[in-house]
Amino acid sequence: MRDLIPVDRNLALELVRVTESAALAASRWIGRGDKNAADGAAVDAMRRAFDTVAISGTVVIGEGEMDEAPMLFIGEKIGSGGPKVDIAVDPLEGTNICATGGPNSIATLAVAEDGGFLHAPDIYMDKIAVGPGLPAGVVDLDASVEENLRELAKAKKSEINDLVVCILGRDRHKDIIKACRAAGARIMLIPDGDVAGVIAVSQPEAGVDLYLGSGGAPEGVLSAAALRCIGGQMQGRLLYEDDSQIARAREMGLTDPHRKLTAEDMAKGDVMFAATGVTSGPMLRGVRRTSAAAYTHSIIMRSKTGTVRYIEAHHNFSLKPRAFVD
Ligand SMILES: O=P(O)(O)OC[C@H]1O[C@](O)(COP(=O)(O)O)[C@@H](O)[C@@H]1O
Repeated sequence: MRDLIPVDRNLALELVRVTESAALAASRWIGRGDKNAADGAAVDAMRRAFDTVAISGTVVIGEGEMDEAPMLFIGEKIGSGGPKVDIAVDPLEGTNICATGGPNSIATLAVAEDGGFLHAPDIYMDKIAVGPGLPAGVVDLDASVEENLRELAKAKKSEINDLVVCILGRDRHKDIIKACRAAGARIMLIPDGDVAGVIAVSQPEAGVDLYLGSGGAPEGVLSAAALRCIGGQMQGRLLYEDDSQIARAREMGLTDPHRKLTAEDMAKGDVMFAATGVTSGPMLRGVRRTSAAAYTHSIIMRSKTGTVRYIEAHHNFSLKPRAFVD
């Protein structure tokens, strides 16, 4: 496999600087009840931070189509020049969580070789994910909830009632919630933020064995990129509300829009994933601010090497003008 780019070590730090910038900007809005302001601040900061990253990036997963998003729209070219890469961004994943001061909102992005990411429209995707070290195909999007829980329990040499299933708390999930409980599994309902929810299956300290349910397709691609790096299995299938969405998916290059997609189908080749905590969760601590400094906690990982790095940064306002960290 060819290198993503020859200066990948520098790129890792540069990517963290980008997610830190978005998280710092969003952090000023934590708990203030204005999710649009929080999101806008994160988008603006992330877009500015990308200006100095030595890549020729194309936004594949972004803030929306060109006519609906002023910045980080699908197809936008970003970076100061360098290797051609695909970019997936979610400057503030969990806008509501941030606005209400809840757990697990993050600023996140992923980078792949040119053509590495699925071009997914901004629609829903059905998702299933488990952590590393399990037989391939142990769970399947097309199997019933009961069957998946039975096979997973067998593979983990545990009982179904030892298993915890993470699900977005939505009415549309009432049947899978009921089926999990009927089978004896325990459920962790999350209010928002299924990128962190999916990644939780690969983090023993999060205590999640299985992720189930539908959420955003762009978030699905970012989650797939993360699992490609940290290990685990994921499947997704795009969910369409009407024929125009199917037509849009075809236009974006999906020859079979109803296909079940693996993590590799969504994030191919050498992939890097970065995130900075905005509010705290099992993976990352949120931004902490004082009048003199801010503290951020980030993760950067790469599929080719499997290296997972956590980076804690202290941003000193007296040496680094607040303008650069706001
Ligand atoms: O709220 P919905 O419509 O169920 O959508 C689910 C999606 O919304 C989120 O919970 C939060 O998305 P935002 O950060 O855009 O608000 C995602 O993590 C998830 O994929």
